[in-house]
Amino acid sequence: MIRALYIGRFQPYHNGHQYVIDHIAKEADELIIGIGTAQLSHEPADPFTAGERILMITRALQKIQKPVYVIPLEDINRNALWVSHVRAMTPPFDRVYSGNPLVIRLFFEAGIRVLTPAMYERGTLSGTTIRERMVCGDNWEDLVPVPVCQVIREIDGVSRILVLARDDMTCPLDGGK
Ligand SMILES: Nc1ncnc2c1ncn2[C@@H]1O[C@H](COP(=O)(O)OP(=O)(O)OP(=O)(O)O)[C@@H](O)[C@H]1O
Ligand SMILES: NC(=O)c1ccc[n+]([C@@H]2O[C@H](COP(=O)(O)O)[C@@H](O)[C@H]2O)c1
Repeated sequence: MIRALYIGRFQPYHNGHQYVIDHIAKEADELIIGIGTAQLSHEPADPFTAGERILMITRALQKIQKPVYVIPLEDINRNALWVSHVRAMTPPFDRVYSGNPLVIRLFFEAGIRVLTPAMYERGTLSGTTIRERMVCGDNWEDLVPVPVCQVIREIDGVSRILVLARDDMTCPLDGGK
């Protein structure tokens, strides 16, 4: 029995993540999805709450016929303790999937097997690109699973991102103009 952990910020969950999870689902019997940086929301690079990301992922993974546990993980300010923190918050797991060099290093040093799936259409499939497209009014809907698009509509997520981007560009020295 293999229980696999996949960690990401999922801001938002997109088709690249879906591609990786479809791959993991072929190799593992149970999946744990760790929602990283769970404490942040309403920031330009982290616009969605942990709860909203849980909704996106849970709905997008409804067709997966295996147990899936979606767990929010807050950051802690000590990398050396982070793996223990993750372990305390998740069901036991046998392996980790990640493309993040720090995550790979920390789990490797803890003696946990880490696999790095190939990037899929990374030119367009990144959270950063999708958030930028939302700000610019370009098509982003095709880059995320349909249920994710529905969640972002339900929570009026694009309006939130537009306001956050506008506030981010506002210079405090010019009186907010
Ligand atoms: N297009 C993709 N194909 C395969 N794996 C991906 C892709 N995009 C991200 N990943 C992987 O998914 C995991 C979670 O990534 P993350 O949630 O940071 O997405 P991201 O698209 O890189 O987001 P951002 O641009 O906001 O940093 C990481 O291990 C990352 O390497
Ligand atoms: N010290 C810590 O809290 C710590 C260390 C390594 C990774 N993380 C988190 O793990 C997640 C990794 O996800 P990404 O691969 O999407 O960057 C991020 O949310 C990151 O903040 C946290």
